[in-house]
Amino acid sequence: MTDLIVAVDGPAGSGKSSVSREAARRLGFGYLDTGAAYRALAWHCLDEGVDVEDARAVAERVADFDYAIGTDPDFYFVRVGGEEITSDIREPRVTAVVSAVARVPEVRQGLTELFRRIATDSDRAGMIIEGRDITTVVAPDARARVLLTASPEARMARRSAELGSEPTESTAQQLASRDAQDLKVVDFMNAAAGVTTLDSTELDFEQTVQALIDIVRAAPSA
Ligand SMILES: Nc1ncnc2c1ncn2[C@@H]1O[C@H](COP(=O)(O)OP(=O)(O)O)[C@@H](O)[C@H]1O
Ligand SMILES: Nc1ccn([C@@H]2O[C@H](COP(=O)(O)OP(=O)(O)O)[C@@H](O)[C@H]2O)c(=O)n1
Repeated sequence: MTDLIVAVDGPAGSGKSSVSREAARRLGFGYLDTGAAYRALAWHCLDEGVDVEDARAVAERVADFDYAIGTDPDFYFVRVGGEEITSDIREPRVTAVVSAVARVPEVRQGLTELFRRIATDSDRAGMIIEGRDITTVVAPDARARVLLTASPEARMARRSAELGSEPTESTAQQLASRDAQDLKVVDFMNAAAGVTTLDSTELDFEQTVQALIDIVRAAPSA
C-alpha cells in the first residue's frame, strides 16, 4: 500500500497533470490523473448513447464502469472495457460534457472510492493524485496537500499552446465556463485549511516541478 499521498488540486490548465506526472517520475512515485476517470465515464456515456443531462441514467453507468488507468508516470493509458481511449477522452465533444457527468453525486462517490482503491493497491513508495477535490474529499489526510494555481491568462495561453493554436475567444470561454460549472460542485480556487498554494503564473514548467518536489520533501513524516 502507498504510504505517502500527495494531493494536488487546481483549475483547468494550471499544470496539474504535467507537473504532477514529472514530479512523480523524479520522486519514483505513482501518478493518478483523476480527471481522466471523469472524462472516461463521459466518453462511455456518449458511446452508449446515454443522455448526459439525465443524472439517473449517468449514475447507473457507474456501478459496472470497467475502468483502468496507468499510474506509472512513464506508462500512461486509459481503458474502458479493455478499449484504449487515452486520446479519445481529450476530444472537445468529451470536454464539453464532462462537467455534467462530474456533478452527479453517485458518480463522485463511486469514483472517489475507485481512486482510494487504486492508491491503496499501489506498491510505490508514494503517489501524487491530482484533480479538483483531492485535498478536500478524496485524500484530506494526504501527507502533502497543494493547490496549484495560475492566472486565467497564463492557463489559457498554456492550454492553447498545447492545442497548437493561438488563444481564441472560444478557448477562453470554454475554459472559463467549465471552471464555472465545476466550481458549483467543489471549490478548487481557494486553498482549504492546511493546503499550500503554489502559484505558477510567474514560474516556468521546470520551476513549478521543483517547487512541488520541495513541498513534498518538506512534508512532515508520518
Ligand atoms: N509553469 C508552467 N509554465 C509553462 N507551461 C506550463 C507550466 N505548467 C504546465 N505547463 C503546460 O501547460 C499545459 C497545461 O498543463 P496541464 O498539466 O494539462 O494542466 P491541467 O492538468 O491543470 O489542466 C501543458 O502543456 C503543460 O506542459
Ligand atoms: N477530482 C476531479 C477531477 C476532475 N473532475 C472533472 O473532470 C473534468 C476533467 O478534468 P481534467 O483534470 O482532465 O481537466 P483539465 O483541467 O486537465 O482540462 C473537470 O472539468 C471536472 O468536471 C472532477 O470533477 N473532480
